[in-house]
Amino acid sequence: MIEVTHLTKRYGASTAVDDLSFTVRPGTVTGFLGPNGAGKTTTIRAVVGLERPTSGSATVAGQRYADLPAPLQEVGTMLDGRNAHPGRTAVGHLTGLARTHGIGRARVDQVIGLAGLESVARRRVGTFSLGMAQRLGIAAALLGDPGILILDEPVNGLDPDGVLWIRHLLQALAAEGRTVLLSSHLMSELAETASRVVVIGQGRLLADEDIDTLVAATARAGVVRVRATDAAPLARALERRGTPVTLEEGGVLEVAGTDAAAVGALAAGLGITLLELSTVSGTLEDAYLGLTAGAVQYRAEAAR
Ligand SMILES: Nc1ncnc2c1ncn2[C@@H]1O[C@H](COP(=O)(O)OP(=O)(O)OP(=O)(O)O)[C@@H](O)[C@H]1O
Repeated sequence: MIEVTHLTKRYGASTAVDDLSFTVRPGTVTGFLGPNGAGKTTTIRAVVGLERPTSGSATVAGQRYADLPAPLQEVGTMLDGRNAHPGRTAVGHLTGLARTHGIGRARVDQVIGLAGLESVARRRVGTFSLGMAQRLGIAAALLGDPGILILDEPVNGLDPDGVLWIRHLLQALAAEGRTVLLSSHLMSELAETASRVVVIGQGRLLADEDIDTLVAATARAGVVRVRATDAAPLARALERRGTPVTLEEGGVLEVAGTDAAAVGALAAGLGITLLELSTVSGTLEDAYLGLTAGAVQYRAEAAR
C-alpha cells in the first residue's frame, strides 16, 4: 500500500504538489497520470524519500521510505532507466545493488532472466539502447522481490515486444497481491495495463477511480453511431422522438440518449438500410482530456 496524505511540496513561491491525498492498493496496477508539470515526479520522489514534503506525508507499507530497514525488499523503484554506471556490466550493476541488501547471486540471475537480458548481461551498460536500459531498471526494481513497485514511464523506449512484456509482467505482479504504481503518458497502453488510475493536475487530485468507471462517464460514451443509405428521414424520426442527433462527417449520425437496438428498430420500421450501427465506447484518453482540460500548464497555442 502507498499512502499519500495531504502532501504539499513547494519550491520557493511555486507549489508543485498541493494538498494531495490518495491511496494505491495492493492487487491492482494503478496508473499515475497528469499533464507535464502536474507534480507526478515530485509526488513519486516524496514517496521514495527523495523529497522532503513541505507538509503532509507519504508512506509505503505504513512507513516513511527513509525508515524502511531494507528498502529494496519493500519497494522496487524505477525513476530513471539510465541510472546505472555506464562502465559497469548489467550483472555488475545488479550484483552491486544486491550486496547492499544481502541478496544472493541466484536472484541476480533470476531478474536478468525475468527482464530478458541474458544475452547482454556482461555488456557494459553504456552501450545499452534505451529499451535495454529500461529493462535493466526494471530488473533492479525487482531484485529485492518487493511487495510494492513504483515505475516512472517504464514503457518509454521499449519496442512493441517490450511493451507487451511489461504489461504482462506488471499484471502478474499485481495478481500476486503486490502494489504497482506506474506513470505514463501513453494513454492507450496504460488503459491496457492498469485497472485503476490516479489523475493529478497542477499538483491537485483530479480523479482516483477504476478506469472502467472513469471511461463509462465520459461525455460520448454510450452515444450511438449510425450510417444509413438515407440518413435524413431517420434523423427526422429520431428528433421527433426527442432524441438529439448530430450529423458527423461522412453522413454519420451520432445519437445520444438511446441505444443501438432502438435506432436499428426505428430504421427497420422506416425501411431504411443501415450501413453501420455501433455504440461509442469512451477511451481513457477522452476521460483524461476531459479531466485535465483546465489543468494543463504547457499547451501549444492553437493554430490560427
Ligand atoms: N527541484 C525543483 N525546483 C523547483 N521547481 C521544481 C523542482 N522540481 C519540480 N519543480 C516544479 O514543480 C512542478 C511539478 O514538476 P514535476 O516534475 O513533479 O511534474 P510532472 O508531473 O512529473 O511532469 P512531467 O510529466 O513533465 O514529468 C513543475 O512546475 C516543476 O517545474
